[in-house]
Amino acid sequence: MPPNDIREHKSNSKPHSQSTADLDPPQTSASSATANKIRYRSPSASELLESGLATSPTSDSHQSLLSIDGGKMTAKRAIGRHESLSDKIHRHRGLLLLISIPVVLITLVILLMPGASTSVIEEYALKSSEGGGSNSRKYAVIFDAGSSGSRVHVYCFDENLDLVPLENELELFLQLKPGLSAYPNDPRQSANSLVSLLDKAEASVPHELRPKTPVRVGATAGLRALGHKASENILQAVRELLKDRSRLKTEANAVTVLDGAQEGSYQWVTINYLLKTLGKPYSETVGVVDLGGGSVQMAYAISEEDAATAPKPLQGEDSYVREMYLKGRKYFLYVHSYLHYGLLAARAEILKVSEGSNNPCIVTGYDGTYKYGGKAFKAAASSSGASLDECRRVALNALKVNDSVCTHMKCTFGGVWNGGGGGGQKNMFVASFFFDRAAEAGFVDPTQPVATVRPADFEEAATQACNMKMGEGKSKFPRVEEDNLPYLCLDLVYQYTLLVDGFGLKPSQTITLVKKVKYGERAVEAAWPLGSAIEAVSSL
Ligand SMILES: O=c1[nH]cnc2c1ncn2[C@@H]1O[C@H](COP(=O)(O)OP(=O)(O)O)[C@@H](O)[C@H]1O
Ligand SMILES: [Ca+2]
Repeated sequence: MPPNDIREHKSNSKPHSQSTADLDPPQTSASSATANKIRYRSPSASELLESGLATSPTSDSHQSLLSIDGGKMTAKRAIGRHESLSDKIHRHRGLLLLISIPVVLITLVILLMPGASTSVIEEYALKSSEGGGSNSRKYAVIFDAGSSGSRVHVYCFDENLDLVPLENELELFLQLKPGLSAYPNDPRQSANSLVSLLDKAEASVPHELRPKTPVRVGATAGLRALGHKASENILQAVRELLKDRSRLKTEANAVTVLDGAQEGSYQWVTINYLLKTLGKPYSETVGVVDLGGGSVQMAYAISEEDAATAPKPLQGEDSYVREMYLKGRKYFLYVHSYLHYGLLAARAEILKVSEGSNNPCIVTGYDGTYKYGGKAFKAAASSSGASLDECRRVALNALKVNDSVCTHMKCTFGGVWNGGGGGGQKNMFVASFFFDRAAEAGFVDPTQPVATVRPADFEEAATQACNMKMGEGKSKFPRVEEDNLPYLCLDLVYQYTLLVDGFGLKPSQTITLVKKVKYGERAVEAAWPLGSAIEAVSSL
């Protein structure tokens, strides 16, 4: 856990009775500047305003404009007459003043005109913040080292911790494939795969702010599954890369494997921050599901009473409830991450059930091999073809839905507590592969940031996908990527099964599939790095 994970407290030691003794008390009358913001242990806005860094940029720029103008005029007149420079200036001081005033006025108008000189105004805002003005800008650079790819997000916040645009967007977002875990035996090459992202991210942060701008690298399921030694070697190489190549600020523990619960809680903060539901009662916040390649997370706020009855986590697992203060309110966040149940990992789990023989989830006519995590799995259709019902049975088996470990509580799957439901789970924002596969299957518009669907829509699309033959794939599902085609029945059945049998949603419940969330006029990626960035800048 990052050291400045300040408003979040795992309850590992006392999972049954969530002690609040070690928590900061809710701040009821903190300085008015921070009263309505996300709260931090070290209020920071004033600290960012370091004194003496810059003089007023307004007076600077006007001075320099005047002196350039004056210099030119003086030089021209000196050619024609034999009097001293100061005499001439003195004699024509009226004329000089007359010329200077419109020049200054025109310059001011240009500077203040909206649109035409946005970059100048942005620059001004940045400089004045350094001088101690009210426009404190804080940047954060967050790498999402996901199992299937690496991404970088650069965010810029104002002093209220609202996102402000960098250029035209509210974040710089870049991604590439494959992820760090694709180089298990070559840490240097693995780290170097981030170079292009790092260079572009750093270039988007103003020069003078780079040493103050935190950079974090959070690795998720790919490195989690790689094992401690191999992943630590890769992370060490990334730390060295940052040290050698970047001027950004690396806090201790800036480069880590995120634990799944941390990833899930950042995702919850991201979505609720963008929806502006932070600070509202827990039942008005939304819950999140994030289906990655390697792991899947669910997080939603629960009541204090439910938090108090949270069961002990399974051995080796994180506690189920995290306590967080956000915008003056204390939340009890139920969060759990399931390693090996991200979409790409789940394919392997489902193929393992059929152990080297045909599998009813594979699209009719396909006979191949599925590679995941350095292993190969037979992926061959039954001679009778794919079958929705049989695939459902295999998926339920892979998910261990009726696991006997679940005795004294309501479970999702694999013996994991379901959190008890409640108002915080009423509205679910479901991200990553849920959105992507729904778009490929054709029941969601990929150009829109969100879509309202029901779990039943996944089942309906699965019925089509499980009934088709490989040869029909392109015409029936024109948006499906070729590599995904043999697995379309499997993916959609798994997604339906995960939502309904795993997470206990009703097939008819409306859920929001989310790629981006609108924030003012613009939209921001619905991904955990924003939650991490908010935490990072909160402790500045
Ligand atoms: O920032 C993002 N923007 C859009 N999609 C994302 C982002 N992060 C992850 N995804 C989606 O999640 C999928 C796989 O997740 P990832 O590679 O992060 O696996 P993991 O979370 O299990 O490590 C990607 O293919 C992509 O669809
Ligand atoms: Ca992810």
